[in-house]
Amino acid sequence: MNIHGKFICIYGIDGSGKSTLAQNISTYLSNFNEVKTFYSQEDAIFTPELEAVAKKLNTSRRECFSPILRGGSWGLDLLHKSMYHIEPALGSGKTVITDRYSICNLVYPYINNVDIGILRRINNLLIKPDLNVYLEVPHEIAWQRLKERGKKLTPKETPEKLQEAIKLYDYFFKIESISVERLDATLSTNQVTDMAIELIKSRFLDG
Ligand SMILES: Nc1ncnc2c1ncn2[C@@H]1O[C@H](COP(=O)(O)OP(=O)(O)O)[C@@H](O)[C@H]1O
Ligand SMILES: Cc1cn([C@H]2C[C@H](O)[C@@H](COP(=O)(O)OP(=O)(O)O)O2)c(=O)[nH]c1=O
Repeated sequence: MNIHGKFICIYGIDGSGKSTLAQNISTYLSNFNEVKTFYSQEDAIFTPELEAVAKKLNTSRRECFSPILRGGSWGLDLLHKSMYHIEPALGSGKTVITDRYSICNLVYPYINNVDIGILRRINNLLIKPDLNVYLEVPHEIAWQRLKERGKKLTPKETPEKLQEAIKLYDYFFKIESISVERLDATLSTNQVTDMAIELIKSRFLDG
């Protein structure tokens, strides 16, 4: 399946299976294409700098910096990634997959009561995806998976915040007029991967 130069974004709440799906479709598409997969905060420069300052002060980024500054640093990191990593990769014919993209940088700051005006402007500067995939999963299932995953939980990884994030993804896809393909992410990883591959085929190869 040759889909050179196409840009696919995967969205969903924490525990929905974004990074798992990104990895699986990347493995599949690598049989036919040169694929570059960007995971959230990979190649980031601004947020790690806040992290470094917080560390010097013997505290954490969340305690040290306000939500507006943390949200802004995520926005700038995404713009940096889009300009200096994603665009060149697409330009050289690679297929690009990202775990999270523009809408995430509205959903999470919004949860923290941040004014998202500047973040929406930053999002307008990002290169547009060819396909947006949203992994639909009830918050109870995502929460169960996060507990079983065994990684340290972040403040937004609670049943209440997951539930809020589901509503906000719907809201922001709508108000930003982003068309998104929804997959039932309660199914097994293999089934979700197969559905995503079928979606990619139907979007880029048929007709
Ligand atoms: N379809 C699925 N069914 C069951 N478990 C899954 C599925 N997809 C992912 N998982 C598991 O759930 C956890 C969260 O998945 P992950 O890909 O890290 O989610 P996200 O990147 O959206 O936070 C991981 O332990 C992963 O192995
Ligand atoms: C996860 C995420 C957070 N943020 C912002 C929202 C908050 O202001 C700040 C920290 O959010 P937080 O929920 O603490 O996420 P994490 O611990 O994973 O960094 O980062 C985004 O802008 N986009 C994202 O995809």
